[in-house]
Amino acid sequence: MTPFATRGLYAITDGPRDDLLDVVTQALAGGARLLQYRDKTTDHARRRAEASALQRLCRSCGTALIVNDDVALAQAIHADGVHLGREDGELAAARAALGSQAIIGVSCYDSIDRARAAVAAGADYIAFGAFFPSPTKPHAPRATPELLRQSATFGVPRVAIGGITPDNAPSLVSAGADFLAVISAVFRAPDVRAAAQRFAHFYPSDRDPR
Ligand SMILES: Cc1ncc(COP(=O)(O)OP(=O)(O)O)c(N)n1
Ligand SMILES: Cc1ncsc1CCOP(=O)(O)O
Ligand SMILES: [Mg+2]
Repeated sequence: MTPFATRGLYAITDGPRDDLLDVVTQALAGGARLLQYRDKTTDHARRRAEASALQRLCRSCGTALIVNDDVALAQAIHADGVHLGREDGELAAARAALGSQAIIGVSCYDSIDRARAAVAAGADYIAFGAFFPSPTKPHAPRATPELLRQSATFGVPRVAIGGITPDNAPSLVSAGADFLAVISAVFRAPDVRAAAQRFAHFYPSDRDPR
């Protein structure tokens, strides 16, 4: 298991692309502290091969790899953890499959009650959002920074997601976001490494781009 960083850029991949390993390498070089493999396709063979390759890459950089949605894939490739939304199964089942050391993150959308319940059930981080209009998920429920403040004492890292850019990130960092989870503004940027660095700069004590 790769140790779980507690703050910084949480880069999330943006689906099938031929240069996946290359752009993830750039994001890690720019200072991403957590990586999520997010691919909503049903091409199981490609997903497994890509997730395995990313796990090797992340391990070599000391960055934990989280698999979105798919506990079985996370288990098969020995990922560091899984991210679960409301459609993705129970946390207890994921914990039983992946073990006590696995990083299990839970989507809480705009709900402080869901966040409280997730922590009580053993979530390792909670995620709120979307905070801004998201090019990736335009119909995602909208959240406010108040949720980050209200969850300050919950005892697990708080992740902000949804339409986050270097320009709008400061309001989330000052409200207490431990991680900025970003898809488009990192992986659709012309220079992925430079884009990741811009987000890493919001966490200066944790800045040592690889
Ligand atoms: C860090 C993080 N936060 C939220 C999500 C969204 O999860 P979910 O609601 O299950 O939606 P999909 O990503 O599966 O479309 C996430 N993936 N990561
Ligand atoms: C998966 C997800 N859940 C809420 S918004 C979102 C997508 C985030 O992507 P982007 O950074 O491109 O807005
Ligand atoms: Mg999901």
